[in-house]
Amino acid sequence: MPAFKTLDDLDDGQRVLVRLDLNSPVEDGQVQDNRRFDRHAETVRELADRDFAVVLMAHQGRPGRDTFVSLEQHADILADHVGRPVQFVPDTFGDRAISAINDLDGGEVLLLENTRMCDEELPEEEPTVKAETEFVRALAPEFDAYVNDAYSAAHRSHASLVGFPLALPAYAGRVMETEYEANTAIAEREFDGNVTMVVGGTKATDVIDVMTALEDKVNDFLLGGIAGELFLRAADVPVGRDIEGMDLFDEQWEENEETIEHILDEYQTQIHLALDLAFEDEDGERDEIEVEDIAEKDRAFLDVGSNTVSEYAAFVENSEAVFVKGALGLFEDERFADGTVGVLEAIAETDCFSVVGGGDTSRAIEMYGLSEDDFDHVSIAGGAYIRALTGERLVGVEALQSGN
Ligand SMILES: Nc1ncnc2c1ncn2[C@@H]1O[C@H](COP(=O)(O)OP(=O)(O)O)[C@@H](O)[C@H]1O
Ligand SMILES: O=C(OP(=O)(O)O)[C@H](O)COP(=O)(O)O
Repeated sequence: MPAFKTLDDLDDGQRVLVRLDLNSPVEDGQVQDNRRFDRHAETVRELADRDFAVVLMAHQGRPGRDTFVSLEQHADILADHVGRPVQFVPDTFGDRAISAINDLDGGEVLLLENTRMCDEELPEEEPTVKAETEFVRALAPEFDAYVNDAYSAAHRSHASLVGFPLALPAYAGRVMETEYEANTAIAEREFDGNVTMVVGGTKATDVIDVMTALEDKVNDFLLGGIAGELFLRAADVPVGRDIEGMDLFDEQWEENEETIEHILDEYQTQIHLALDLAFEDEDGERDEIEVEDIAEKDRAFLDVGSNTVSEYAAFVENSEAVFVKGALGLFEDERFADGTVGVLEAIAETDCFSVVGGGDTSRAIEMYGLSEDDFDHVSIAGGAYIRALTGERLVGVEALQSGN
């Protein structure tokens, strides 16, 4: 029983400020549709159908990254999923935003600009500090209630997530409610047999942080993606070269070097690293190399190799439960999808309890013709879901609970 209020507790026809998580992959400046849009569309549609004036906040990317773009395209994609127009204003809380909010009638939907374009959104600070920002103080008086639907961002202590619940009556949206219930129930489950966790993706810092907390619950960690290469680097393999436009390795290595070395040392029998890796050859084709043959850090690796996929599939077949967090390679490029898809296929074919998490990773299921029905839970949350598995409380959820 979640100790937060939901949309069932809210009287129809009010003015609501709603936080979604529409953080999406961006390819060549184009925002890519993904499961977050159609999941959040349910909450937005319900509120509009109930005659609320619905103002949406969301973030996209991180400042300095290629994915840090305006939410203008998000408004159009969301409108297709909601089946209603979604207006957009390129302002977070200034005069243009306030004026657009005032013009909004019941049943209409407006998306504000990327919350991370507001300086006060990002630094992680206490909710009481965030509640005092100009951002919160300017927007809150325009509304009767605040709804947080962004479970997948609930591990971040940012103004739009933890400040508003102190300034307005706060409610959980439908995605927040279902993800919270599913992930909390999963975290409480116990398994008799082997529990395996597939760890990949780009946000190595998020996963490395929780690996130590999960070492009692997880028998085998199968590594790939950027996290996998950082572990290989710690094992003295010269890997971890960035492809253009991405700065994934050096900063995360500096941040996590000690923890990675500690994990490798302490839990070495539980940690499984790639045996081979894939790269793009001179002709633009996929090629593979055994990890033991890598002599220099002279190329970017974009997937785990076929021997690794076979080894990881064997672990999956012997597991009672498999948890996936992050892709094993750059699966959006078909040439480098073998690792991610191979492991997902092995999970789908095996009768184990399975959870796949992450906005990006869950997208691979759809892209490569797999069925969500073959997994017990597909979460649109990545970092939040693995933290929930450790039993850690999520600051965005706590803010909703304490606001009531
Ligand atoms: N070796 C790699 N090089 C570049 N990108 C990678 C690599 N391996 C995985 N990725 C990328 O990781 C992304 C998923 O990362 P992340 O955001 O951590 O996971 P999620 O969104 O599933 O939580 C995918 O979009 C994939 O392209
Ligand atoms: O996409 C998100 O996290 P995820 O990739 O762990 O699922 C959330 O929107 C949080 O984004 P952030 O990790 O840039 O704070």
